[in-house]
Amino acid sequence: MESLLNLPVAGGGRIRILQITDTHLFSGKNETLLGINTWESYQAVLAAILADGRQCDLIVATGDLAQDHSAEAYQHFAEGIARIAAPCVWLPGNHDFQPAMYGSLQDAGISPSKLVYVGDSWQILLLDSQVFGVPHGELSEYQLEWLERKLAAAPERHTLLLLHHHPVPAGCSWLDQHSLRNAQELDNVLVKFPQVKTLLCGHIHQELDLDWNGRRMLATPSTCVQFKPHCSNFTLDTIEPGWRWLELHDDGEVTTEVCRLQGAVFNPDTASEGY
Ligand SMILES: Nc1ncnc2c1ncn2[C@@H]1O[C@@H]2COP(=O)(O)O[C@H]2[C@H]1O
Repeated sequence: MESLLNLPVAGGGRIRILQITDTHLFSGKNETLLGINTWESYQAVLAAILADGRQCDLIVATGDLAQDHSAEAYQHFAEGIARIAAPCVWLPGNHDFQPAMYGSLQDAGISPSKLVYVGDSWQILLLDSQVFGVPHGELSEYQLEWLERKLAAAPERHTLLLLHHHPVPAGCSWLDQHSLRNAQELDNVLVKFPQVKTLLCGHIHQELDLDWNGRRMLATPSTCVQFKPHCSNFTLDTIEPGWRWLELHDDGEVTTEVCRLQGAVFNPDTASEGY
């Protein structure tokens, strides 16, 4: 049976969601990606979120949680996210190893649900755009059919759609070759369902808020390494790691804000030419 997460809405009629993405954790907590210790930057992000003290109803983790396919990396992710008292749902990115991801997160009590009903007026759908072994994304026929079924089954619900890969060019040609390759097929489904007005991605390690055929496509900084916007070749940014808050309102409106760590604590190796 498919697992459905039912999230009640408390007084006030709005739901506050925290997006954490692209943690790129390793089995060893001392390991680094492009000069940044990804466990430490993840911990710093979580500490800043806790210090901020905002209400959090749901955490969404939008892929590339591990860099090295290890079960330990996912256990580290779970250990960190347990610091925040809210349920968490996740989807895979191109770097993830789903057998270890599914098993370790499930063992840690993190729901594998890809369908979240939020009160009576919203749903959140989480897609798998991973093509194992390559950086670009694609939605399988199964994913597209599943999406269409879920949208048809709840036409009255505003829908927030989550996937790792960006369906619209981000403006960095080196990254746009790794985008969602069959975005047109996704568009062919979504055009029938006007209740999908917002898509939320990871993957591109930068903040974006773009129009995609009348929908809003949001992307969010990684908790570790940042990519510099509008570059044709691989370029790291020295801007700090970040996360995103979203508020889903009863009338279908989404308000959102990206936050970042303060102070230049995590300095990437800007001379590096890729990974
Ligand atoms: N120099 C590079 N040129 C093009 N792609 C790269 C380069 N370095 C890394 N990548 C890939 O681009 C991807 C973008 O984000 P990911 O973390 O998914 O993983 C990255 C790599 O698979």
